Amino acid sequence: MSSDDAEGGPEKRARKDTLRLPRGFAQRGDPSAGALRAALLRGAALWHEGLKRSQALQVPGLVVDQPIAADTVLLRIPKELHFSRPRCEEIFKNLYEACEALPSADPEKRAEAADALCFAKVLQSCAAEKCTSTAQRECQGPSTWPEAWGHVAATLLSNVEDFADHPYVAAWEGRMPQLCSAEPELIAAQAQYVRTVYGCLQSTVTEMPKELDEGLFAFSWLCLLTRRFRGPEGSALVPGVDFLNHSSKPNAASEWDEASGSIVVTSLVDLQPGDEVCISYGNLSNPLLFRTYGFTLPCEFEPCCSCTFTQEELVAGACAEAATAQVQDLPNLHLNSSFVTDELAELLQAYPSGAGKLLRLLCAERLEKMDEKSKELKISTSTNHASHASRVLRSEYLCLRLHVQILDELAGQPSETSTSAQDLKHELQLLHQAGMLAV
Ligand SMILES: C[S@@+](CC[C@H](N)C(=O)[O-])C[C@H]1O[C@@H](n2cnc3c(N)ncnc32)[C@H](O)[C@@H]1O
Repeated sequence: MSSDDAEGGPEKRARKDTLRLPRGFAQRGDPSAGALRAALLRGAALWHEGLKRSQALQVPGLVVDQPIAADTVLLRIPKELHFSRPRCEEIFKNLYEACEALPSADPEKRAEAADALCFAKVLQSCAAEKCTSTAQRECQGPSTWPEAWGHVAATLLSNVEDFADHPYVAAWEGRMPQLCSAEPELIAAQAQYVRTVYGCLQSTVTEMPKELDEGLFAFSWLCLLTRRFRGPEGSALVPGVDFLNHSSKPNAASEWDEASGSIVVTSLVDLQPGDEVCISYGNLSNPLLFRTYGFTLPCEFEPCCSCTFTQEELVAGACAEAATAQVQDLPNLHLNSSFVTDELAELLQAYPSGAGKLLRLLCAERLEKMDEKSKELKISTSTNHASHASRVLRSEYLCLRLHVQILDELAGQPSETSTSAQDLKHELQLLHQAGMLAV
């Protein structure tokens, strides 16, 4: 399934109606997490009694309401309660089998579509006030699974999660900003892909419930994108753990306990009443956080910077250097201020004689365009950026500047690389010395 498969090209797509997510259609308010907690406890989970769901935060999440010491287990959720692929393949076997007919050669893409369809069915049952019945009928395992997921679905549908800031929603509603960045294009392509999958499911999968509308499917997709955790069985939604927000200075950590087959969240420091419990979703830059989760961090908390070039930009740059053949099969080029990314390593391998020059050219051209627009976009190295777009641009700007500075230094031109980029500089130096990065 490519984004053109079901839509017949970009022109036809532009005319198509915009997509809107369901808005508060469960109309239940935020159902108390107490019911979810009780269901999870019956399923042999552990949920610390001092841990409560709170709407009173800037972003809804979990807070503590009694002192909890460091190293205390806050949540332990056994794998039987996860919304994981192995579990869904048991419960919704017919849907996974039906999705095998989807027009993608990649089995992961077919299964990903089935995952989203299954979660959409759970949401749909809940929206139809039959929170648990459909899943319960089909569920072979303990009845706590459908009960727990019925509560999670009710919580999500009650406008707890409206994805108001999510860039896919902006793309679906036709309000993508024009930025001097590849992000709007990359995000629009991903958002369009979700619509394509829905179109393919409708035309290919006879088991597709007719009343499952595109907005609900898109909502399901966003829930999976923004709420799942990586575990040994692949990505899974984990009830309770998916209520935890991200911090680059987390006070709790989630990890997989192989012995018990559970995801366990443990406090890293002593927690006081009123503290929000946060985990880390990873060392992610603002462009990556925004693309996936729809939020950014204040710049002073961003752990690294990043910038992505599309494949087309890469080929256009290579064209100027008469090196199209070397780069045309490469993926989008993602750069990170802390290390040499896999994509950059691939470029260096594919085009050892000129990748350094090509990289400098790409970075310098983008920087020039950004500089031209810098007043309008308020890009600078200042940390005072409130909007997601300006934080994303700032991150890209810093990342590009670092790469140019390091390449200039390697080429013998004096430059002052920021001390925070010493690891990247060291890695590029080693590649240069090994003859893998001509500058
Ligand atoms: C796994 S959920 C976390 C719980 C969610 N806030 C809830 O109430 O159910 C991930 C979503 O929470 C929000 N989020 C998480 N960490 C955040 C942060 N540091 N700042 C702003 N929003 C955040 C984003 O909307 C993200 O897509």
